[in-house]
Order: sequence, then C-alpha cells, then structure tokens
Amino acid sequence: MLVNGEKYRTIWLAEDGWAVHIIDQTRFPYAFEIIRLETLQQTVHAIREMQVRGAPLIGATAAYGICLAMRDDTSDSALMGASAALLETRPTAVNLKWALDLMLKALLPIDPEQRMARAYSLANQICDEDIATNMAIGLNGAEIIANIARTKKPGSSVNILTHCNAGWLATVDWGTATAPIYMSHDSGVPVHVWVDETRPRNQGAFLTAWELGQHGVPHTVIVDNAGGHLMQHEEVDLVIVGTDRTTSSGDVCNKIGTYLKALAAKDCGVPFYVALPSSTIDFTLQDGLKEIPIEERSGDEVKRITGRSKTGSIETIEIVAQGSHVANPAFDVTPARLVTGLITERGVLEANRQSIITAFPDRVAAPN
Ligand SMILES: CSC[C@@H](O)[C@@H](O)C(=O)COP(=O)(O)O
Repeated sequence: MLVNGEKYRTIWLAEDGWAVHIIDQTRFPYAFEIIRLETLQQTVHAIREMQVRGAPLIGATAAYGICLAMRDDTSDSALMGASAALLETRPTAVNLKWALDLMLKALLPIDPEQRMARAYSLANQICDEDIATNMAIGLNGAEIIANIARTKKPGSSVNILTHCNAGWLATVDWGTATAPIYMSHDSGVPVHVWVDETRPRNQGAFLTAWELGQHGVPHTVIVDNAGGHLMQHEEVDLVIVGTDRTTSSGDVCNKIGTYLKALAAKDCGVPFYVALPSSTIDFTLQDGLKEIPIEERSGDEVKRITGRSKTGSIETIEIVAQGSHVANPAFDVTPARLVTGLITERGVLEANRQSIITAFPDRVAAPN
C-alpha cells in the first residue's frame, strides 16, 4: 500500500531486526504515526487498545508478540504464558487463535535455544502468506466485479458497499474486502465504494475512507443506515465485507451492522459477498449465532465521539443523554443463507459446509 507515495505494510520488523513497527490505527485519519513494539506487554496493549485491529492483522501482531516474549525467556512456561496473554486480548477474531496455535505447534517441540529464531521466521512467514492470500482473494473477487462491470453502461462505475474496515489496515497488505476493489481499480475497471461510517468506532469513516483515498479509489462515506435506501434505489451493485470468524457451515461474523446490510441486500436482490482468508474459518464451529463469542466493548465508545475541532485540535465529546444506559456489542453474525458467496484464496465458494470443506480439506484434517 502506498502512503503519500511510499510503500508500507501495516506491520514490519525494525531495522535492528527484532523490534516490531506498527501503524497506530487509533490516530487515523488525523495522523500517520508509527509505534515501536519491544515487549510482549506492549503487543498485548496494542491489540487490546486497537492500535492494530482487523482479524488478519491481529493474528500477525500476536505472532510477533510471541517473538518478543521469546527474547526475554524461551521456557515452556513463558511461551504458554505469552500465548495466553495474547489470546485474552480480543475474543471474536479467530485469526488470533489460529496464529498462536501455529506458533505453539512449531515452537513447543523444539529446543528452547532455537525458539527465538524460529519464532521470527514463522511470524515473518505469516505476514508474507497473508499478503499472498489477499492478492489471491483480490484476483478472485475482481472477476466478480469485472462480470458486473460488463452489464453496466460503458464508463459507469460498479458501486460496491462495504462495512467497517476489511482493508489494507486490517491485514498486512491489500485487505480482504478491498483487495478486489484495488485490483479492479488498478486494472481500469471503474469502481465507486459506498463506505459505511461504522459506528461506534468509525472504522469506515476513519480508516477505509482514508486508505481508499490514498489509493485514489472514488468513494463516498455514508451513515450506517443509508445502505438499505441506496440498495432500494439500485445504487449498489454488490456488497463486499470481511469476517472475523466464519463457521464451517458458512455463517460469518463481522463488525456490528453487517447483518442488517445482508438483510437489505437479500430484500433488494443485491449480491452480498464476504472476502476471507481461510485463517478466519473456524472448523470447530457449525452454528455462528450460538457458538461465536461476540465482543462486548466499553459503552464509552457509544457515549463519546472523537474528531477534529475547527481549531484543528482533536477532541472527544459526549453525544448521549446524561444517565442513559448504553450497550456496545462489537460484532454480529450473518447466517450463511444471506451470503451470496465467500471470496477466498482458493476461489469463490458457496456459503455451505460442502463447498468449504471441498476447498479446504487440508484445514479440516489439521485445523492449523
Ligand atoms: C479483513 S478484516 C475483517 C474484519 O476483521 C473487519 O471487517 C472487522 O470487523 C474489524 O473489526 P475491528 O473491531 O476493527 O477489529
């Protein structure tokens, strides 16, 4: 991804080869700030406070958290303790457990003296593979967009609605939902993105809008409740969103509000696609509504909003009536029956168990 013309990943090793650099996503869209992580505790903090967020990036960051822990202590107990501390940070995105399981599986059986070097090489590999996976998702999803473009009047854009940020900033590079958009745009297919603002943390308005702007993709930010109206008026050709956890039966769990978009899309006959790396499939789960843990976040996120004032300072203000109770479930589940297709690194799948296990027999046999 280019930022002001310079190429970046969202996470990378510092020049010293051991500390980890991340981009502080709590500062967007006002500032582009890089943070240096040197300890396990700083990594736990970065994930919990959402300096990094988005399912694939949470997994990649946790992998580096294990590397940093191994610099201090390579014992079994330190390894298990680091994994437990990282796993507790956020409950919904399964990539966190997926990455930690990969690290434990590789590190526990080997000599503690070799663990640090192996940890770094595996964390680097997780990042490289995330990029390759997202590029494959991009190519597969771009075909869907190209097919829709062929049905439109020459020169008119394919209008894509997305929710939250399943973009470059949610992964190591490219994004999942945004990879097909970037690839279509780069290959000359005219696209325009409706960006849901995504209250309460505004990942759409703060993050997706910022990165689409950096890439030069035409986009319009809308309030979360506008999508249904736009679909009724045929202003949305397709929806593409990400997912934090996908069951083996094709239910998807994504940022709160995704389900309502899927319902509106079904009613209006708009295709509803979910873009995902196979690392977000939880093969142990069948029923998303009953089995996926939904993160309940602080009510302060609902009560307050942060933005830039007229004087240029960043201020947080209260927007809810004093004394009112608030609730803040951070994710919801969209049942497979509302999903047109799952755009994965191995092709576009139907959202059902048969299609998923046929595409990923290796993951069913050995979930990691
Ligand atoms: C490719 S990222 C998919 C999801 O992680 C994304 O859509 C999302 O809901 C992120 O939620 P967040 O709470 O910002 O971590």
